[in-house]
Amino acid sequence: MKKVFVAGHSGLVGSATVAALAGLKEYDLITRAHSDLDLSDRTATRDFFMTYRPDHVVMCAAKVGGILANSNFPVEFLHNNLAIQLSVFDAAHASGVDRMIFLGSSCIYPRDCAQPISEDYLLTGPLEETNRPYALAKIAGVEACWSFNRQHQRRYLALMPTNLYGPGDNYHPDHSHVLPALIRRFHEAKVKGAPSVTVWGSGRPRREFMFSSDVGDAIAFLLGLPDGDFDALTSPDKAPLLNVGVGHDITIRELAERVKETVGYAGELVLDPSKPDGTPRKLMDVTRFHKLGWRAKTPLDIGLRASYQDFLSKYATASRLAP
Ligand SMILES: NC(=O)C1=CN([C@@H]2O[C@H](COP(=O)(O)OP(=O)(O)OC[C@H]3O[C@@H](n4cnc5c(N)ncnc54)[C@H](OP(=O)(O)O)[C@@H]3O)[C@@H](O)[C@H]2O)C=CC1
Ligand SMILES: C[C@H]1O[C@H](OP(=O)(O)OP(=O)(O)OC[C@H]2O[C@@H](n3cnc4c(=O)[nH]c(N)nc43)[C@H](O)[C@@H]2O)[C@@H](O)[C@@H](O)C1=O
Repeated sequence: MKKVFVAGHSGLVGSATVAALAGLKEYDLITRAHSDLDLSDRTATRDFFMTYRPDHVVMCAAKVGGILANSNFPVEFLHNNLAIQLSVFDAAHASGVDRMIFLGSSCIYPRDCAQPISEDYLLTGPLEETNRPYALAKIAGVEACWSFNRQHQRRYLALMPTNLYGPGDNYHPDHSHVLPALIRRFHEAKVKGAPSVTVWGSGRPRREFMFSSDVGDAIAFLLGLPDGDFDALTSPDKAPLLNVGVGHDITIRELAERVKETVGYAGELVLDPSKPDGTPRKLMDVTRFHKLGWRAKTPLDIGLRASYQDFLSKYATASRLAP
């Protein structure tokens, strides 16, 4: 039985990973709450790894947020992510972790690169400025995986998901990602009988949305690959980079219409062009993952309905909804 440490298990991706792995007899899951172990504390993290000696790590712990949080708190998005990564990579190597799946993000790729975005486009152009600090921290994580593979024959894989959503999402009105933000805004407008709902930006940017259980499933699939296949993904001669997504995207305006319909809101939709659009488009090229024999399966309408139900259950208890 392999011991798997899921770092950041309480978050959107971490909880989906735990759900995907929990039923599998091959794994013994290890988790720690942020309040019990700050993964940016290098000494405490090393002690933890040396004590529990995980075989595998799924690295979902990070400072995460939407376009406005990234714009307003660049220091935290750069610093916290670099600190957590330095600490976890160091401890994982010191304690002999065999496989790591490090979660990055589609924003590591150049702002204006060709679509769909292939893994080969990394570092081929300038980054989007609203999330450059976060993207640079994540690029450092990709480089860390590659460096450990080259210098120490580790098998550390950097998985780059597209925009994610699902149960346990962050529904903060300003700091969350677009999909949970719109669920909350349309719901509150419906309850208050407000005549309109504001959607940030021009509505023209395109985004690809993947349901969190699909990324959990993808991680379980990767951890379960035979050694030869995992070795091929992490061989020292190339960046150990793998995109994961659904393979199609929609505009933010189309997303807003879909959320409006899911929530059952009858009013108008108003665009606020004073808010940033961010990257015009980031559709992942998922050919490499598909060739491994895995595909995402949750359609957006199913995922949206599940997310709205999750929001309603959280809304009733007001957890994760401040302010
Ligand atoms: N959400 C998305 O759309 C996307 C996410 N990703 C990537 O997936 C990964 C997970 O994201 P997601 O699940 O959405 O993020 P969440 O914010 O939902 O979860 C982050 C997790 O990390 C924990 N954490 C944060 N800082 C620390 C720390 N210093 N020590 C210990 N634990 C810490 C949090 O605990 P607590 O809440 O208690 O602080 C939480 O469990 C990230 O690497 C992110 O970049 C990639 C693409 C898209
Ligand atoms: C996952 C990804 O997430 C971030 O990048 P992003 O894709 O730009 O994410 P976003 O979900 O915040 O916005 C997507 C689009 O949607 C528009 N939009 C409309 N109305 C709202 C709204 O109410 N809230 C938000 N947040 N956006 C809105 C918004 O103006 C933008 O055009 C980075 O953290 C990045 O680093 C990262 O990894």
